[in-house]
Amino acid sequence: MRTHIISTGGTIEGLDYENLNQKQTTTVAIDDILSNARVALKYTIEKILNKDSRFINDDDRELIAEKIKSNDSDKILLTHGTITMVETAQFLGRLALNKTIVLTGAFILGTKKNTDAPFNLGFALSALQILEPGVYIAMNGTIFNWVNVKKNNQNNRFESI
Ligand SMILES: NC(=O)C[C@H](N)C(=O)O
Repeated sequence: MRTHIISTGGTIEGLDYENLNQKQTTTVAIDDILSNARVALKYTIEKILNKDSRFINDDDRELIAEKIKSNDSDKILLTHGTITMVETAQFLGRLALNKTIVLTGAFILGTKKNTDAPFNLGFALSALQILEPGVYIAMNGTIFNWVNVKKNNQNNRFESI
């Protein structure tokens, strides 16, 4: 089954914000990160938003849900900023869409050499191939279920609760 990737912005795409103001405009496409990493998996990709996740609101989450529902793939990778990733996972989890949906992002700008973006994308894509339907966050080399995940803003880690 083909994987469908939906991208929404965030640090993974190189959006650099400080105090809610954008610092620069150099970004990177998820597609380019994946082709640099020699990913051979069959996927389609659509970029639907270009936002730091602090600006993602429930209208955006409705849009994300619509895009997931209307796509014929049952395997969805959603790239998203980390700050409100848990909120979006919870929003999607409550909709019980009966697809496997994995959210990932990055802590270090996707435009930087030392970014965690390729690792997180590869990890999330692999997880997506084997997980049961549901909503998950794949970050810090760990898979979290939407029902019991929180983000620890002190150390930039996702944790189970
Ligand atoms: N690491 C991140 O993705 C933080 C980011 N600024 C966001 O969109 O939430």
